[in-house]
Amino acid sequence: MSYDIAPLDTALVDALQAKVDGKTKPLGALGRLELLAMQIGRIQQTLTPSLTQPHVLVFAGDHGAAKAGVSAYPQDVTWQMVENFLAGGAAINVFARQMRLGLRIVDAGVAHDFGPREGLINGKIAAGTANYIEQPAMTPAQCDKAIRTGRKLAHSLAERGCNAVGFGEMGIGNTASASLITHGITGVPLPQLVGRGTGLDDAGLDRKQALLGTALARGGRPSDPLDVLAEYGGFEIAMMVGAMLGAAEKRMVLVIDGFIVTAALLVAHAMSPAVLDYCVFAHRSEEAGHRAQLAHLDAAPLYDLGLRLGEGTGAALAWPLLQAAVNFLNEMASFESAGVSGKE
Ligand SMILES: Cc1cc2ncn([C@H]3O[C@H](COP(=O)(O)O)[C@@H](O)[C@H]3O)c2cc1C
Ligand SMILES: O=C(O)c1cccnc1
Repeated sequence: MSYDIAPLDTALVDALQAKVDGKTKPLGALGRLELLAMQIGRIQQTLTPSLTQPHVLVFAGDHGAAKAGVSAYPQDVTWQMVENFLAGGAAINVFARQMRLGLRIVDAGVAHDFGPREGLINGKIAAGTANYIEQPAMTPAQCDKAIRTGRKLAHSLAERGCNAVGFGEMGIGNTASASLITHGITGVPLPQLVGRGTGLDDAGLDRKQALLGTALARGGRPSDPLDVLAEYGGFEIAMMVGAMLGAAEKRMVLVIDGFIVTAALLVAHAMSPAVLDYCVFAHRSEEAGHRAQLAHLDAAPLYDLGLRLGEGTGAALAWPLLQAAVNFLNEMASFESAGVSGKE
């Protein structure tokens, strides 16, 4: 399958730069916000960008490897947290309410029968992946279906007027999956990419390292990004890959959260490099390995609050900065309009 993602062209760069430089401030004084305003202007191909119907998508899925002991928490926490999202009680609910962001929860493959539920998008591929320590996590057909479902979801959000989307995830054991994927895509030695996730102690971290070493010895490092994804992925990660590609096709602004979301982006980027032009990196996660991912993508996150939660919380917290970037570009007076003297 091919993706119709246009790399950002340079048509408006000079005009956007002139508009930014004409605002009543010393040249460059709004720092990263200036780059953000220019990026959003280029994505939307306008000097007057706007952010409409912003959403956070939270993709949930279970991992066969969770039962082997790669997380500090039991697998049931995945479906229990989905219930918490639906009831409005999780961190992402709080932040999405605060920032007035739409929130959609997607069951990409949780090992639980939720039945038809208000507010839950049913994209279930299967009741959790297979255990990649013993066999590939998913079949190529499942991987393909997850990507297609994600892509469609992003397209339908765009059709409803949303032009900015934050990515989040929930899946016990998914930092382990993200480590294997990150190794598969970047080639950075696996031990450097394995972290404490939800808070493993030293013994737990040693166990996780050993289990993932066994998985890698079995599955190896496939050269095709889709094979890496099918070998080690979660359904929530595969569905995010599709949603990212679909969102970039629709020229949406993609707000990237932490370690697991960035693992999905590594795959999307390997498939279609232009997706990166549409991404804003919200924060640097505490999870070991996020730095290596950001370095591979040559990405500079907006902030570092020591977050290691996921759910799209980091993406939601970046929202006021995106809005500020657009607002200053649209609303600030220029030296000319305000009658302020320029630089001598
Ligand atoms: C109560 C709870 C809420 C969460 N919300 C996100 N995560 C985060 O932790 C998980 C990844 O860490 P690991 O790979 O160590 O399992 C993911 O579900 C991620 O979204 C949570 C984890 C827990 C326990
Ligand atoms: O960086 C993240 O997104 C993260 C880190 C630890 C646990 N869950 C998510």
